[in-house]
Amino acid sequence: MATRVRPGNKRCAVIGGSGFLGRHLVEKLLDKGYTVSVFDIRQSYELPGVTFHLGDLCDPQALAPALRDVSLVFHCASPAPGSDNRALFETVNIKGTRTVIQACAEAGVQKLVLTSSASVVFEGTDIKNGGEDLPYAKKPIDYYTETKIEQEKLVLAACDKEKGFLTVAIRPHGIFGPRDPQLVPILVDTARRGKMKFIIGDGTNLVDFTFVENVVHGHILAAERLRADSPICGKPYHITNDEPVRFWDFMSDVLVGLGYAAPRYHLPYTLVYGLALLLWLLALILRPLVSIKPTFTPMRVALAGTHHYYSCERAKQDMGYKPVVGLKEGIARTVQSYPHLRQGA
Ligand SMILES: NC(=O)C1=CN([C@@H]2O[C@H](COP(=O)(O)OP(=O)(O)OC[C@H]3O[C@@H](n4cnc5c(N)ncnc54)[C@H](OP(=O)(O)O)[C@@H]3O)[C@@H](O)[C@H]2O)C=CC1
Ligand SMILES: CC(C)CCC[C@@H](C)[C@H]1CC[C@H]2C3=C(CC[C@]12C)[C@@]1(C)CCC(=O)C[C@@H]1CC3
Repeated sequence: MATRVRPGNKRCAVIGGSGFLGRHLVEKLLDKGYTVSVFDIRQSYELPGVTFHLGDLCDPQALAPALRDVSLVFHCASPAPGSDNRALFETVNIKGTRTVIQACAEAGVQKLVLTSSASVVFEGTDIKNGGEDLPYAKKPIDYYTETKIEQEKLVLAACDKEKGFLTVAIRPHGIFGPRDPQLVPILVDTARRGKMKFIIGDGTNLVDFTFVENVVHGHILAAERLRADSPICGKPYHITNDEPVRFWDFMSDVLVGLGYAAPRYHLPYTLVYGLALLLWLLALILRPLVSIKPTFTPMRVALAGTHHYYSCERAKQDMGYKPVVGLKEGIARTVQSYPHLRQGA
């Protein structure tokens, strides 16, 4: 076990710092005077004040140099949620997170902030203003969610005030913003292929979409409030925009902002879900022969057709959280940041 790094030093590490959320987090940490060590499987940018360490987080030897002299670690690496590679999710999110915890202990790290997901309590049915006391999903909707649950449990259980190792989990939902590689690009791709004409269900279901800077704000607040006498030790926190919105209004605002038509025709939820399930099964059976990548997976249909929004009351109370960018402004800034995805570009 290494000696503890001086508490409060402004050196931190961001595991997954090359990704969408990770890079926004790194930029804000630099603004706030931190020096940052990024650990990621790839390097996607260069910035003064940032040192990159490339490697797989499942490899303790590769991780160790990135955690040297660091008192605070953010862990926001994960395989892309859209993948259906169960073995990869298990290796990276479960086994890899054990490795991260062990490597933190060996490096004398004092605080670990995990990016979890509000989806850890989602089973594909309505959640309205769900609090952190909801049980973990017994039937998670996919391997991503299944392994995010185990990952969160591991990190929260590792919180040990006696040993001076404090942990907290941030549960964002539907992160969007400039450079997001999935939500807007998938939406635009679907629109360009003429498949964004339909609304699944009656279109009134409310969902949380969270602007990336609010997610970053929640992470940094949690890190700075994480002390042995704080109520946040070993707990999960929902971080949202605190403005649930109709799923289909959000999609329409983004699409219309980029010059595409908003979806108009309604399809019954159960019909679309059933078809998505059939297609998923077919893709599974035919996988040895041909690779089929359906746009409307059961997971996406469940996310698009149910209410699922979460209370961030606990984050407000325990860490003084308040969103820093409203939904309307977040959408405007996001739309503006994708000139290459505009209709006709
Ligand atoms: N986006 C969203 O709406 C939400 C995301 N989250 C969570 O937020 C976190 C960040 O998500 P987001 O920024 O969107 O994801 P990204 O895919 O943009 O970022 C994740 C980064 O981790 C890297 N990575 C993956 N596997 C490994 C590995 N084995 N070792 C080292 N690095 C690795 C990725 O590399 P590569 O790209 O090459 O795989 C990528 O650079 C994740 O934990 C995700 O579960 C939670 C709720 C909602
Ligand atoms: C084709 C359309 C019906 C849907 C297009 C948009 C979707 C790609 C996104 C809408 C909600 C998003 C979402 C996530 C990924 C992108 C969406 C499905 C997550 C699964 C990302 C990881 C999480 O932890 C939870 C997110 C929930 C919302």
